[in-house]
Amino acid sequence: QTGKCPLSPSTHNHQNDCYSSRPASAMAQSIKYLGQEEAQRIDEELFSEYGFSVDQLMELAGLSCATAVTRAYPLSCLVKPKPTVLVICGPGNNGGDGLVCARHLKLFGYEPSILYPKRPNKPLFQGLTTQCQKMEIPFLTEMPEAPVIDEAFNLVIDAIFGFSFKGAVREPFGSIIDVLKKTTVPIASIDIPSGWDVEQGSVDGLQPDTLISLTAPKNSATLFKGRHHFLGGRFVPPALERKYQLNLPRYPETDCVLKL
Ligand SMILES: NC(=O)C1=CN([C@@H]2O[C@H](COP(=O)(O)OP(=O)(O)OC[C@H]3O[C@@H](n4cnc5c(N)ncnc54)[C@H](OP(=O)(O)O)[C@@H]3O)[C@@H](O)[C@H]2O)[C@@H](O)CC1
Ligand SMILES: [K+]
Repeated sequence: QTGKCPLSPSTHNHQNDCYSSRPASAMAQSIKYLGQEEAQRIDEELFSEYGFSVDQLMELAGLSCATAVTRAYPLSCLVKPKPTVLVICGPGNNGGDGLVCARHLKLFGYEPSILYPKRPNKPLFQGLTTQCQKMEIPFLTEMPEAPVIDEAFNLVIDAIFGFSFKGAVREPFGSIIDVLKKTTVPIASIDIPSGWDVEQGSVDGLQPDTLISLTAPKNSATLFKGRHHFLGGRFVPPALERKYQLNLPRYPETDCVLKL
C-alpha cells in the first residue's frame, strides 16, 4: 500500500496492525456481558416488540464489522501487495453479517473473497449473495489450506457462528475452523469466535486478534485475549437497553463502533 500508516512501526507490535487506540468511556467497565439465552431474547425483542427487520439490523451489524476492520487493519498498514481479505460465512445470521461486511469492505477499498459453503434457501441470504457477486467479490469453491491463506490474505473475517451456536462443531465447519487454527494471519471474529461456547469459550479454540461484539458482548468475551475488542451494532433503543441493563458505553459522535 502506498498510503501512510498512522502509527510509526516502533509503536505497534504486529505487522498488520496500526490501530491508534481510543480509550472507551469509563462506563465501558460496567457494560453487561450476556448469556446465550439473554442475547437471543434481546434479538427476538428487537424484531417482535420494536418492529425491526433482520435485514435492517444485519446491515448495521455488517457495517460495524467492516468499520472495525478498517480501524484495526487500515489499508495503509496492510503488508501484502493487494488488500485481500478472506471472509468465511456460516449458515445463519452471523454469516449474513459476514456478507454485508464483505460488501462494505469492498466499498472501502479492500479486496474481499468469500467462502460460503452452506447457504440458506432464503431471499435475504440470496439477495446478500447476489449483491456481493454483482460487486465482483469472488466466492471460493473450497477452503484454502493454511499456508495458502497466509500467503494470499492479509486477514480472515470469521463470520461462521454467532450467539446461536451450540454443541460440537459439525462439518464442513469443523475442518474449516481447524485450518483457521493453523493460520498465522490475524482473524477478526464477528460477535463470537466461531466454535467457542457462547458462555464458556473454548480452551483449544480459535484465538482471534479482533472480536467485534454486536449489541453487547457475550459471556465468553471475557476470555478473549486478542488485541482489539470492538462493540458494534449501534441500533439498541434506549428502552431496551434499560430493560436489560446493558450499560452500553456511549459511542463517539456518529461512530458505529467503539473500542472497548
Ligand atoms: N441482535 C443482534 O445482536 C443481531 C445479531 N446479528 C447476528 O446474528 C447472529 C445470530 O444469528 P443466528 O441466530 O442465525 O445464529 P448463528 O449463530 O449465526 O448460527 C446459527 C446457524 O449455525 C448452525 N449451527 C449451530 N450450532 C452448530 C454446530 N455445533 N455445528 C454446525 N452448525 C451449527 C445452525 O444450524 P442448525 O442447528 O439450525 O441446523 C444455524 O444454521 C449474531 O451472533 C449476530 O452475528 C445480526 O445479524 C442482527 C442483529
Ligand atoms: K463468528
